[in-house]
Amino acid sequence: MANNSSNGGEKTTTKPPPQPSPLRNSKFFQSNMRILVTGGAGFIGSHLVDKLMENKKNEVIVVDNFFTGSKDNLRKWIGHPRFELIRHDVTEPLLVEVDQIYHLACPASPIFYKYNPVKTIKTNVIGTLNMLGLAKRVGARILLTSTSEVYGDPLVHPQPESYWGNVNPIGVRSCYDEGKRVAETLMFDYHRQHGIEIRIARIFNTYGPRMNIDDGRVVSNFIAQALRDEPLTVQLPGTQTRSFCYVSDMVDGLIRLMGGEHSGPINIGNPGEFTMLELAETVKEEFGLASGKQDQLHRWGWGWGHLTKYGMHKIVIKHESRMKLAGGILLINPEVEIKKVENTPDDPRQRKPDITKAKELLGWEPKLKLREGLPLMEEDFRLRLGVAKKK
Ligand SMILES: NC(=O)c1ccc[n+]([C@@H]2O[C@H](COP(=O)([O-])OP(=O)(O)OC[C@H]3O[C@@H](n4cnc5c(N)ncnc54)[C@H](O)[C@@H]3O)[C@@H](O)[C@H]2O)c1
Ligand SMILES: O=C(O)[C@H]1O[C@H](OP(=O)(O)OP(=O)(O)OC[C@H]2O[C@@H](n3ccc(=O)[nH]c3=O)[C@H](O)[C@@H]2O)[C@H](O)[C@@H](O)[C@@H]1O
Repeated sequence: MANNSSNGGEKTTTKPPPQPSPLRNSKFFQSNMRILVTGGAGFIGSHLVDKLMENKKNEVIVVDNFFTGSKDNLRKWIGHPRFELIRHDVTEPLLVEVDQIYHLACPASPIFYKYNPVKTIKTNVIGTLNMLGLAKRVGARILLTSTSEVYGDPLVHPQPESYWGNVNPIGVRSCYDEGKRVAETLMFDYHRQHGIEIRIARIFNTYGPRMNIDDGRVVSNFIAQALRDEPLTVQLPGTQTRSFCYVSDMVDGLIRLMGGEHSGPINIGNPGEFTMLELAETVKEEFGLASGKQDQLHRWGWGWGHLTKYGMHKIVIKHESRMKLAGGILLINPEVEIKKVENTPDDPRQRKPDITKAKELLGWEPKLKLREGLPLMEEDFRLRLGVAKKK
């Protein structure tokens, strides 16, 4: 059992963990690991479920209130004998028999967590308290998906786990970042006071298929905008940075943390750091031309023009990278624009994980770079947006 906090290396005295559920000793026990995933119908949760279900010894129970998640994310498992889906709000007590709890339930996109801030705090505080109570009753190990937002608008860069953060306790993001900070406190108090086996992951911005379209997070926003030929909305000043981790890397990190010997908190994220303007340029390069809407130009004198019913209409060509000559016709893909828009209060100016601990204690580091991960979202987004890829 893990016996110290990796946050600053302070030793904590712990009691032995509670006895596992008596079901474990039942002669009918099938040596399956019963795993609860709260928030399992959401973006990261559903990918975690996919991975856990690959192991035939796992039984997976998802509880979700479907605030930001959907059954659709889990459709391939509904009806599977090793899978159960329960509509449940974690702010209410839950009675199930499980060996491990991945506690993810909480809206993650700022638009959603600010929608009903009191509910967000309740989810983080009462929800985590309920899941810790469950862990205590059945002797389960519990992993909390905390966040890099516990570092607030960080004054230390990159952020190691020992950094205590720079968080506004009364701002519009506080329901989420202070909520997660209290959730971490509760985890450690249950660990010290009741000997519960805890794991805390501090997740940094994660992206991948199944992110809600229009949920406001930057990667999903930019991809949806590029595919719809809408301007990419870079919130001011555009020089703020984030570090983006592909979801399969994240799931791998979470499973290693749960299976390992270290309580954490441990940063799990990709240290590749980008300004929002750089991200917009990258999305433009990867998706801007893929939208398929093309302009056809015909040679006209020394230049090119549109053939309209009133004759030729000369146009000035600006973006050579967007042109392709085919059968004497010049095909031009429209430039996806970048539009600067107002930001929201307390937006962190920089964020990049120090993942030394994840590397040393979990043997984990991300495999996919941003340019490798972004194209893996295309099919899913096209399908849900109904935007076909042009040949
Ligand atoms: N995606 C990221 O970049 C990121 C970064 C840091 C931390 N996290 C954390 O990871 C977890 C999952 O994030 P995500 O991106 O998959 O978000 P998500 O919004 O897609 O998933 C959250 C899930 O929790 C469910 N939920 C919300 N409140 C609930 C409640 N009271 N009771 C039961 N279910 C509830 C939602 O319906 C949804 O299915 C969250 O705890 C989030 O704080 C995510
Ligand atoms: O990784 C984390 O710890 C946190 O990261 C995100 O929070 P945030 O970084 O604010 O995520 P986004 O909403 O995707 O914003 C990232 C940046 O993009 C900018 N942005 C967002 C949307 C947009 O259309 N344009 C744009 O420039 C924002 O101003 C911000 O600077 C998640 O939404 C949180 O749940 C998570 O806990």
